[in-house]
Amino acid sequence: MKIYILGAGSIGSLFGALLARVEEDVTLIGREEHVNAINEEGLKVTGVEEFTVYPNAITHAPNENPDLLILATKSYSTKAALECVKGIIGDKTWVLSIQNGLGNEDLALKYTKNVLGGITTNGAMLEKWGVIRWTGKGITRIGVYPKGNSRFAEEIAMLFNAAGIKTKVSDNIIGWKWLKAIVNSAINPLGALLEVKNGYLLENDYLQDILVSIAREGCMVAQQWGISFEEHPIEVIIDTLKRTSDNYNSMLQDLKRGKKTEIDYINGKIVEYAEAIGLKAPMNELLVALIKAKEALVR
Ligand SMILES: NC(=O)C1=CN([C@@H]2O[C@H](COP(=O)(O)OP(=O)(O)OC[C@H]3O[C@@H](n4cnc5c(N)ncnc54)[C@H](OP(=O)(O)O)[C@@H]3O)[C@@H](O)[C@H]2O)C=CC1
Ligand SMILES: CC(C)(CO)C(=O)C(=O)O
Repeated sequence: MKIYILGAGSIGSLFGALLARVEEDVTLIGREEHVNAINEEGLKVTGVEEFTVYPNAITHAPNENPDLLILATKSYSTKAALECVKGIIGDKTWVLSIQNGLGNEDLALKYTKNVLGGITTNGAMLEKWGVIRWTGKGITRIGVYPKGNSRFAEEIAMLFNAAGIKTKVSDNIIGWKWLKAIVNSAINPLGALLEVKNGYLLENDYLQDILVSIAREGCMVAQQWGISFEEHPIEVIIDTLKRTSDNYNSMLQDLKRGKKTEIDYINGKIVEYAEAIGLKAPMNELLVALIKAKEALVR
């Protein structure tokens, strides 16, 4: 199977490295420094498992249609990245997003009807060019977006599992995307504004109440859009905070590096979906404004 990973940064390179152990035709599309390092010394994985692989690595997609194109850029880069590769999305190409936030799959649907949604709770960090730290093993869920079944999704799940990416197929992937977005909408901005580790959000009663109110607002919007969940968002938030108590969330890490955050695709999308049906999501709106203000301060 010909697999391209578009946006080979932290999580894309981890998936690429794991897939390259079981598939020959894996190509990472990433930035020049990372690509050069991979071509010179291979792609090294440290942390949960340690190994080195030698996948193809390039800065622009080759002119051939892949069977699977995995989107792994930050959500704010998806539109531009898809424009760069639109010429190689063939009739038989499937596009899979493993990104956080809402809206990535909807962008992909503008280029093909073959879209898989995905979420992953694996953790990865670019240690240096060519070296990825696998910070935590997790579960990946994929499925035809927004809902449904296909043999290809089953095939991809089998391949991912063989590669060591624990994966389950869902016929309600839009529900999982919303669930993850709601979890991130509560944890990420609060942790980022207070500059605390995830665990602290559970230790303080004020913060626990705020987390619940933010999540409830997201759930109310999701419900109006007919989204259903297989797990309870508030229970998932508590479980996530316990499991990742020692982590600084990704939004805080982005701010610390002076980078843009994915706030528009997490809380911002919840606000957009609310407004589209004449509702308000004031807590999410406030968090978007506060994070934008913080982005302006640190950039
Ligand atoms: N890291 C993690 O543990 C997890 C991340 N996620 C989600 O996965 C997504 C990716 O996150 P993460 O891997 O951390 O992000 P990174 O910033 O580490 O990786 C994205 C990479 O894509 C590159 N890129 C952007 N546009 C293009 C393009 N057109 N062509 C080639 N390369 C491009 C970026 O370069 P540049 O920075 O120069 O734009 C960057 O190197 C996000 O939505 C995140 O929320 C989900 C679960 C876990
Ligand atoms: C689960 C959580 C909150 C872990 O930190 C995360 O997804 C993130 O940081 O973006």
